[in-house]
Amino acid sequence: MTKLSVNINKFATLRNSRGGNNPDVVKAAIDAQLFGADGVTIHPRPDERHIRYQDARDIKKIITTEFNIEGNCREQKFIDLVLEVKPDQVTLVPDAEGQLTSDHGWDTITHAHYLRETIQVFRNAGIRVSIFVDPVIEMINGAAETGTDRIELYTEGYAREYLINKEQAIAPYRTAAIRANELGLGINAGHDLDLQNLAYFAQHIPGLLEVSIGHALIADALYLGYENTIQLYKRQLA
Ligand SMILES: CC(=O)[C@@H](O)[C@H](O)COP(=O)(O)O
Ligand SMILES: NCC(=O)COP(=O)(O)O
Repeated sequence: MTKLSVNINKFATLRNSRGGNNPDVVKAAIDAQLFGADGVTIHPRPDERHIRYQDARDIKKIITTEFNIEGNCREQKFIDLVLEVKPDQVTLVPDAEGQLTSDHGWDTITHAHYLRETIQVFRNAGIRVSIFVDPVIEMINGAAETGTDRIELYTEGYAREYLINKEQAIAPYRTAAIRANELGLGINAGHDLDLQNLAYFAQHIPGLLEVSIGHALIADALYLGYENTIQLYKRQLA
């Protein structure tokens, strides 16, 4: 079954808006696990506007499920943090500086050499590597050349198109997933997945190992409660 990794960035956004430690991001990670999540994702950004680097260290101490740290590996601070914390998985995202949120995958052809070298650094440390990619065949083929363990399909386009035409929305993702399976790449996915579009995505993507979901899940939790919401998302993957 596809694993649900809860992205807790938005707990940190709320905490940082007032200083102090409410809500407690470490407790958010503990509770996500308690409520049935298969893992916890964080995406520290260089300005630490939500997750702080220290949060990664603190979460590592309590994590009993899978810990996934996403971020921009062009930042040496990010590389150092991941090598220090040693999560189960690092997801490399080609964020530009000051970006509001992630909005594109790697060009795995242009950056093939850089990716190969960087991925090896993490793999040598025993950390599984996933790279964020658009559902484009050339990029999937390129990903296989980098030595990455997995790809994370960037699903913002799917989420947008799903509202108009779900068959059309899923088509490039399914084609990309079939190719990734042929190449022996593991498949994760994330960005803008929600209660409306998740089940259809999971049903049509062969070999989908993990989804990481934050924004919509935390927004739903405000109305439905954190435990109930995690259970509802899990059910979409059953
Ligand atoms: C890579 C990805 O799609 C997510 O990590 C997403 O970018 C969440 O980051 P923010 O919470 O900073 O928007
Ligand atoms: N990798 C995607 C992620 O962690 C969460 O993205 P979103 O659900 O906050 O859009």
